[in-house]
Amino acid sequence: MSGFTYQSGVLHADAVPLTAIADAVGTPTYVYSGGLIRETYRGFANAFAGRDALVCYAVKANSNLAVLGLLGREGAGADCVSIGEVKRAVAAGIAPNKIVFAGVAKSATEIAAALEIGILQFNVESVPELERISAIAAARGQLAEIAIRVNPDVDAGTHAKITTGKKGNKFGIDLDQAAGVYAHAATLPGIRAAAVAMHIGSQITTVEPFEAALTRLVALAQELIAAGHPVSRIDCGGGVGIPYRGEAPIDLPAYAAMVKRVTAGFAGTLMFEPGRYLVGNAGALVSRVEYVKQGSDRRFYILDAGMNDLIRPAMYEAWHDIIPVRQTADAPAPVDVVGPICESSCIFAKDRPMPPLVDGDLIAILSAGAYSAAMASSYNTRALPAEVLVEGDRYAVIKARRSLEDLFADESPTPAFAPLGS
Ligand SMILES: Cc1ncc(COP(=O)(O)O)c(C=O)c1O
Ligand SMILES: N[C@@H](CCCC[NH3+])C(=O)O
Repeated sequence: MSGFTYQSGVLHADAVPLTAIADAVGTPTYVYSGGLIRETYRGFANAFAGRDALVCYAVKANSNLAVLGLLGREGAGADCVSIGEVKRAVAAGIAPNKIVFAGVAKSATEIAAALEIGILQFNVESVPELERISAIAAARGQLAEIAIRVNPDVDAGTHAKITTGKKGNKFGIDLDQAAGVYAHAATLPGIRAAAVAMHIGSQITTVEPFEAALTRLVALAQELIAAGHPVSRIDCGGGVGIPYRGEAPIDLPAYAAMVKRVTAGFAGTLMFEPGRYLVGNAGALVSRVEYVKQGSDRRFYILDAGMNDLIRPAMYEAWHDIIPVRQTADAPAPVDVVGPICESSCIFAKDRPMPPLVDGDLIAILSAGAYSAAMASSYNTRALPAEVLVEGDRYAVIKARRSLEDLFADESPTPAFAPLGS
């Protein structure tokens, strides 16, 4: 069985009890179900069977090399937003010709390095970026394949902090300017406009916004092809949402059917950039209750995990289910589940019905496979959380907990100042 389930009263990832991982690795620790990641990837990829499709996993969601390696061996490419992510994808064994490089601020150094690596495509977000890629590619005697990331002006109906496809967002090039930018691209050396791209936001739970945006993108692609541009790929972006709170997940077959229908008149390659969908439900943050504190009007479960380990609740008021590792039938009562960081926003849940727990008990914060470890920091000089990948009844530590001294090993109380120009 893959994913997180109670077996004999103890929460397991696949066939490994989380108690065993906590004892061996300590807490807080992220645990990922290899079985569920694989199953979810196969479900997504198979939904487009019969079409030429390339699934480029959005590395930002969870960039651990072991996760990238697993997905790469399943056939995934990578959607990257920095040269660091491109290098991670390559280090994990993902072929450069399956790597897409997006992001609004690609530096000249990053562009040159990506050309050197030989990635598939740059997703271009502005005219000056297009011209910079052209100049660098031409100087290197290379042809850079590009997509213009189009902003289709569609409301994705998601959290304001994670919507990207509405006019006024910093992302992409407005749809009404896109044809002109492709015409400009055709005049530039070192550029081949091989694709069109979009990405309208994250955690989208209905098919409609995707359909509205993709319809506009496909119309643009057809207009460009008619005008003689060599467009042979449509990048549909990522953004497919997951359940966090027992909600009905997005209907993947309906999403895939919509994509196939809207792109029926297009014979080229379809590309996708799912991040959260592939890994989100396959991770949990395992933490220990340090203290149970009874205030005058509320009870606190104070965890050893903080907002530095998992920032989504503090940043987006995101809901994550929190459950005890040892199953209990005791009646739940409302508590605040909080972490150690000296910020009032270091809180995972407020007035959440939770079973009675005592100091030392283990809990699991669910749906923490995406944008969780990847967004962790060492704020308050705390070690980054460890990460563990489970495969069946085995597990591997895929990121070790470092010593606290490592956090400041490259700092000094007495810095060596250098004179200007040295
Ligand atoms: C360009 C691009 N592609 C793909 C993604 C992945 O999004 P998600 O994890 O929601 O699938 C993002 C993040 O929102 C993105 O900015
Ligand atoms: N970090 C966000 C998603 C942003 C997606 C990246 N463009 C989250 O945790 O939900």
